[in-house]
Amino acid sequence: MLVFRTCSEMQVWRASLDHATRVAFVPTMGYLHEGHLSLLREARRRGDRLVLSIFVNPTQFGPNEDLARYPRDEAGDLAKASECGVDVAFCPTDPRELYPQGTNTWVEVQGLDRHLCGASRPGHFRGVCTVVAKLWGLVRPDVALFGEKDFQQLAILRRMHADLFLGGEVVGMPIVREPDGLAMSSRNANLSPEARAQALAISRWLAAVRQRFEAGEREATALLGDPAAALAPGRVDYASLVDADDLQPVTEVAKPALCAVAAFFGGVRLIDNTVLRP
Ligand SMILES: Nc1ncnc2c1ncn2[C@@H]1O[C@H](COP(=O)(O)OP(=O)(O)OP(=O)(O)O)[C@@H](O)[C@H]1O
Ligand SMILES: CC(C)(CO)[C@@H](O)C(=O)[O-]
Ligand code: BAL
Repeated sequence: MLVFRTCSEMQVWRASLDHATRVAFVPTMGYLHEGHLSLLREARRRGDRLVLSIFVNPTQFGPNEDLARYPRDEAGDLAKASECGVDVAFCPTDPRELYPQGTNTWVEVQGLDRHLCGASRPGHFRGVCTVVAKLWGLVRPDVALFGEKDFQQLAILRRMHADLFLGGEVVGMPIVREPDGLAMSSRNANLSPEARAQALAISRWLAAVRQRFEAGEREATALLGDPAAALAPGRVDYASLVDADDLQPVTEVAKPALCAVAAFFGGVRLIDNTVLRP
């Protein structure tokens, strides 16, 4: 497995491949878990060469967010990547590789970012789109894989990919969960044992919403119930029902809808979701 630190190493390698070689790409912020590995395994199946990027992208973090305490373990990540058959791990250690001094080019997808994480993390998706557009230009993948845990991110990146004619294909992958239901996330590592136990309220609440839906309920307020009570002592950031395509709030589920939640447990912000399909 090759490990590249610079954009030019990445570009030179990419340019050395012939036209028929299919490149599959999994962008991440590292601290790899089974969710990431499920993307890597599927990517391995879909490409002749597999590229993983590990970059904790500073531009997608707000000033009061957890950039400084985002978990990192590059040695562990590289061992897991190698086991999954990664050919190239692109790990720029210096953020100036992707954001050279004087850079002031930004990519923004408007509309889809109005609610959910877009509303509570201003500028977050501008940072995500910008870094993914840069990575796309460097890696020029035939296929790139993203998880549905970050459902809004996936929807926004699909739109960016189409609108900018980036080429290749975007593939969404199902949420991987711990055996007790907690969605896997690098940030789970920052949970105390007490907060880890309390955070199970998220998947329990989503299961309860789904149960009400399966029993025939279609009205949004009845489906959502009382999220603040259901997630206590976690603090709800948002708990919403939106159209699964345009991500705008719905009052009734008449077509596929996304039930999405973000909540803080012991100061750690976790997200999760489920899609309700009538
Ligand atoms: N549980 C999961 N199941 C499936 N895909 C996942 C899961 N967790 C993360 N991913 C996907 O892995 C990719 C990289 O995500 P990232 O490195 O931010 O990991 P993360 O665990 O989501 O971290 P965070 O703590 O920031 O939420 C994204 O496409 C993300 O949607
Ligand atoms: C897509 C991504 C790698 C961009 O930094 C990040 O937002 C993530 O890991 O989901
Ligand atoms: N998985 C999304 C990255 C973030 O929360 O910044």
